[in-house]
Amino acid sequence: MRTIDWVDGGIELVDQTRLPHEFLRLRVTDPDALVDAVQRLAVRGAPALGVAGALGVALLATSTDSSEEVRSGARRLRDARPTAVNLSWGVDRALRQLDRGAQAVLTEALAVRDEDIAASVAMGENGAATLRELLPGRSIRAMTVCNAGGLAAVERGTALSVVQTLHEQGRLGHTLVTETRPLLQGARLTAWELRRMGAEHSVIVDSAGPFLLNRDYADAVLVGADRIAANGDTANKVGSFSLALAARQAGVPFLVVAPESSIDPETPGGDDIAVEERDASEVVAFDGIATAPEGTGALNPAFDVTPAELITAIVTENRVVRPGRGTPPVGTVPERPQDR
Ligand SMILES: CSC[C@@H](O)[C@@H](O)C(=O)COP(=O)(O)O
Repeated sequence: MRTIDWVDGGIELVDQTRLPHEFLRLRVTDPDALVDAVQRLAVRGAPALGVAGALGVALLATSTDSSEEVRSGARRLRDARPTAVNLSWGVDRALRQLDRGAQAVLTEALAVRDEDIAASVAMGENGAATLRELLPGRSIRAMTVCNAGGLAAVERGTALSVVQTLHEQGRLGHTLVTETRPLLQGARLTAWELRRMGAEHSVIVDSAGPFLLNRDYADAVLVGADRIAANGDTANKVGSFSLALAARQAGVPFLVVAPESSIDPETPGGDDIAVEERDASEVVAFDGIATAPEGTGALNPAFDVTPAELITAIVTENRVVRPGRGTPPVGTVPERPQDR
């Protein structure tokens, strides 16, 4: 299953707002409809946003001859969500080909898609190997945050690709899935993916995570990333930081699994990362039903930032960085495809 793809001159994506009740594909041929799909999380997850950004520029370039129109549409798409660096990375990578024509833009966007598929496989292997080294000789019980699976990428995903690889290797124990308030990406999407995989799992409320780590219910916490600063501080779905603190207290490894495209060498540290603030209605209501007295305000940061010193390893498709353990800093990015 591909979460997002280019089909017959348009973008097709799985509408993630409808899962787990309904598996529906959306066809997007209007660039502004793509911006809307990104903002209401019909397509979401950092790697999928990178591919959406690149394919969105291809959609623009193949639908108009005006490079000014392409550039202004690309700006709207780039700004649709602020935290996942992959979105602007994907947009910019495709846009750099504009002077060579629409076909060159599309070819680059398809390369972004194909590299994402390959990166997910490699992250799964690198993450599973890292865990086998950290936790030799036993099956591994993972705890996850949000959805970092195939639905957050083109296929397989990041942190959940590690879970899938362990499962395929017969090394996966019971997985605990934090439900991930307020939009329940864990309960709705990760549980859906684990069920399709045939992997044993239970959903837990977010606030039970730290306690269950301390009671030895999991051997590793595996999370994705929306933006990794040059010093290794990592923005991911809100709730990741509290699990990292608890994992440190419990002596449980905390792994960040993300493609190189999630690393932002231009952002020095976590304090410099823009964290998306979403609408209060997501917190004080669910599915249109109020969960707090009318007029109640809410703070709704979509992400938090985990300091590098709480991260056991950052696993990408190319390397495993161990902050504070003598590996080069994560911001020293090896050559990336767009630099070639
Ligand atoms: C492989 S995805 C990594 C992150 O993008 C994921 O954990 C996450 O925080 C997604 O947030 P979302 O708001 O659902 O786009």
